[in-house]
Amino acid sequence: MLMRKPIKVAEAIRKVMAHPLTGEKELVPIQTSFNRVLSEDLAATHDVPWFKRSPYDGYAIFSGSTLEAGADHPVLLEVVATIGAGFTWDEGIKPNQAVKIMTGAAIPDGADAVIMVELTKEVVQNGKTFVQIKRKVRPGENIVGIGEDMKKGEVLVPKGTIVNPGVMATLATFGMTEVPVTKKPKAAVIATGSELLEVGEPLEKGKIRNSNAYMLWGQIIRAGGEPVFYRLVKDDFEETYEAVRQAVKEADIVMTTGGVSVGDFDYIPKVYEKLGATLLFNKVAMRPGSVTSAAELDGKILFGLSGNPSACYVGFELFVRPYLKTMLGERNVYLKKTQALLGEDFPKPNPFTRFVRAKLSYQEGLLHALPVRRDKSNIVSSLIEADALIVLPGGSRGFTKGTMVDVLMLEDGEGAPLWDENITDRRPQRQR
Ligand SMILES: Nc1nc2c(c(=O)[nH]1)N[C@H]1C(S)=C(S)[C@@H](COP(=O)(O)OP(=O)(O)OC[C@H]3O[C@@H](n4cnc5c(N)ncnc54)[C@H](O)[C@@H]3O)O[C@H]1N2
Ligand code: MOO
Repeated sequence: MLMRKPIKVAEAIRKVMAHPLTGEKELVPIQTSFNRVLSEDLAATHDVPWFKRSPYDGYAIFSGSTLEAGADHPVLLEVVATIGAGFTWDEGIKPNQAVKIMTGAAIPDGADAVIMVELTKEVVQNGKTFVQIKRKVRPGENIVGIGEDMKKGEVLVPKGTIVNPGVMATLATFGMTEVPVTKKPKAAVIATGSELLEVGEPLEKGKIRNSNAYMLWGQIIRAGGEPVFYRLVKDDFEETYEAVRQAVKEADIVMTTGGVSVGDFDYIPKVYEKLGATLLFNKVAMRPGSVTSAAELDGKILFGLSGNPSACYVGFELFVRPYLKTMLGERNVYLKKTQALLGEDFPKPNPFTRFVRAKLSYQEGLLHALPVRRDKSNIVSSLIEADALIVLPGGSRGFTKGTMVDVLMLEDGEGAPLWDENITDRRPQRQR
C-alpha cells in the first residue's frame, strides 16, 4: 500500500482556497438581514442628520442676542413658539426671540445656538412669555450639524461585511427595506459508516449514533452556510458514490465524514477516483484530522473529513469554513487568531501541528487557554465547551503551563458581567 505524504496545514488551506466559488446575490428584508453578508457597498444616500437639530431640551436662539448677558444682567428673549421633535417652526426667529425646542427638533432659521432648559428661567410679562438667560452663548453652541454623523456619498459599510445591529441601524437610516446579501452557500453532509445509527434509533451492538452530521450541521450554520442535503450511508462503495454524486449536483460544498483513511472499507478515495475528481491532498501534518482529504471536481471542492469527531470538527473549521466564507464574499474568512497563556502543562510531543480544543478565560486581565477534557481525536465531549483551538506547532516536544501560545477563536468567549466603575482616570501619568 502506498504511503500518504502529509502536507503542511497552510499548504492544504492554500490548495483549497485556490478554487474559490463566487456566491450569488439576493435581496432579503431588513428584519432578516442580521448575520448575513452584504453583497454591495453601503454608502450614505444623504447627510445624517440632514437638517440641523437640537441635542437638548432648551431654547433655540440667535447667539448674538446674549452678547450683553451676565450673571448680574440677564437678557430676556421672547419665546415665539414651542416645537417638539418631528415638528418645525417655519417662520424663523429674529434677534431677541427664542423658540422653545425639544431634543431632536429642527433648529429654526435665524437661530444658531441652543441653551439648555436648566440654565434658563421662563418669565411672563404683559401676557408674553420670555426666557431669561444669564450667560453669553457661543455661535453654534449645542447645534447638531448637518452630516455630523454620516456624509452623503461616504461608504459606511464595505461589501463583505457581516450585518450587525449597527449595520441594521444604518440600513434603516437610509430607508433600505431590502438588503443586498450573498446567498447562503448550500452545503451537503454525507456521513459514512456501517456502524452509524440515526439519532432516533436505539443503540445496537457495535453501533454508535451519527453525531458528526449534526455537529457539521451546526458548524455550517455558524459559518453562514445552509445545510441542504444529508445522507447516512453504509460502508458500501456504490451507495457512497451515489450519495456524493447526488450531493455534487445539489450543493455548492460537499463534505463527507469518515471513510478517508486506509481501512478496508474506507471508500472515499475510490469515490473521488470514479468521479474523476482531482485529489488536492489526502494527508495533512496536523492532529487531529491528519486523514483530512480534499478533491476538486469541476471547480467544486469535495471535503473528505475524518470520521473521528474532533478531527472532523477541526477539519471543518480549518478548511471548509474559510472556503464557505469566501463564497459568501466575506472579508475575513479565517478564524480570528490571538495569543493566550497555556492553562496547564501539555506534555505530549507534537510531530504534527496540534489543534487542542480549549476554553478561553480572563484571569487578572490576561487571556488563558485551558484544554478541555481529553485531547483525542475520537472524543466528542471536548467540543461542548471549546471556544478556541490552541495551535501547538509541529516538531515541538510539549509545552508547560504559562507558555504564550497561538489560539484560534471559535466563538465569542465568556462575558464580563461587571467592571470597575470607580477608576475615573486611566490616562497614563505624565512624566515629570
Ligand atoms: N492503520 C491506520 N489506521 C488509522 C489511521 C492510520 O493512519 N493508519 N489513522 C487514524 C486516524 S488519525 C483517524 S482520524 C481515523 C480516521 O478514519 P476515517 O476518517 O476514515 O473515519 P472512520 O474510520 O470511518 O471512523 C473513525 C472513527 O470515527 C467514528 N465515526 C465515523 N463517523 C462518525 C459519525 N458520523 N459520528 C460519530 N462518529 C463517527 C467511527 O465509528 C470510528 O470510530 O483513522 C485512524 N486509523
Ligand atoms: O487524523 Mo487523526 O484525527 O489525526 O486523529
